[in-house]
Amino acid sequence: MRLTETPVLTVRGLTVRYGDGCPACGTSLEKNRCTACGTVWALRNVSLELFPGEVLGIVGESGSGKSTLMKSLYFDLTPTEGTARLRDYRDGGASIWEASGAERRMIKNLLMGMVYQNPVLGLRMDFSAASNIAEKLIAAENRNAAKMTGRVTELLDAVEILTSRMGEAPKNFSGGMQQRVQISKALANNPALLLLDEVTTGLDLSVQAKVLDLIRKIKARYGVSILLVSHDLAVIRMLADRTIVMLDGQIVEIGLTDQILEDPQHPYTQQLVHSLI
Ligand SMILES: Nc1ncnc2c1ncn2[C@@H]1O[C@H](COP(=O)(O)OP(=O)(O)OP(=O)(O)O)[C@@H](O)[C@H]1O
Repeated sequence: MRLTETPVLTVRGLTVRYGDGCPACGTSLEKNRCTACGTVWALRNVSLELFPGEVLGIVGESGSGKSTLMKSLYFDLTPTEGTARLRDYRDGGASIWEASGAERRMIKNLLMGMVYQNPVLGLRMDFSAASNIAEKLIAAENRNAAKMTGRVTELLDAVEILTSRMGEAPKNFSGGMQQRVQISKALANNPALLLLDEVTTGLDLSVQAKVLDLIRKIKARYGVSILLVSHDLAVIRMLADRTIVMLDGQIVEIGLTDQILEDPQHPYTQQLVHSLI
């Protein structure tokens, strides 16, 4: 992790609101919902930086806004306010949310990769594992079949899937294998940023441990920066250099993961940490 370098990702003032809002919203929120007008503030004024080679964990209970953050970054929803700058998009000079449709496709194909909790969202289940990865390579203008086969083989090897199975469809794979294919697809074009949204949730504990171990190896091998969302502090503890704690759409604590675990400041973080012991 290199905290002195230019961040790979800088988010400022990200707000996602469902509803029109009202003058009372500032004082009448019950959790993230305004009792006066019913508007839900899924994210409120969220700012963060992700540095080169860093794993930044985002932890919080259900409804705290974690998925909304990931969806906003991957253009799955349009934020109400805020900016997100990627170091590699227009040299950090413009927010990705101002990008055109073609630029957004380029950003998703070349600059970031996404791994969803539900592999159905990230994979074509009926296509072969190899085709899933090749689709990403083709989207990045690769045309040379031999080179693409080489890259597919390298990626499947990196996620420890036997290349003898690359012709099989992910629907025939176990949950852990599907996540591995998703990870290899997300890495296809060497993005600087990987978004991991609850990637081990729902997997058996032993499979979870293997996927987490794989993510650690991937980070070491490719030097990719990772934004890792999980409701499970144990997962965050295993992987994240720094951690952001979210509650009701807001950041309530941010710091080095070790520090947060040893000396949590916010009552909610204290509760989370104590539940780990
Ligand atoms: N379309 C919508 N309309 C209204 N409220 C919404 C909508 N989508 C999400 N929300 C609300 O936004 C808040 C944040 O949801 P989000 O899915 O980001 O939380 P989360 O932390 O990812 O939770 P989980 O771990 O359960 O997925 C929640 O209160 C949710 O009910």
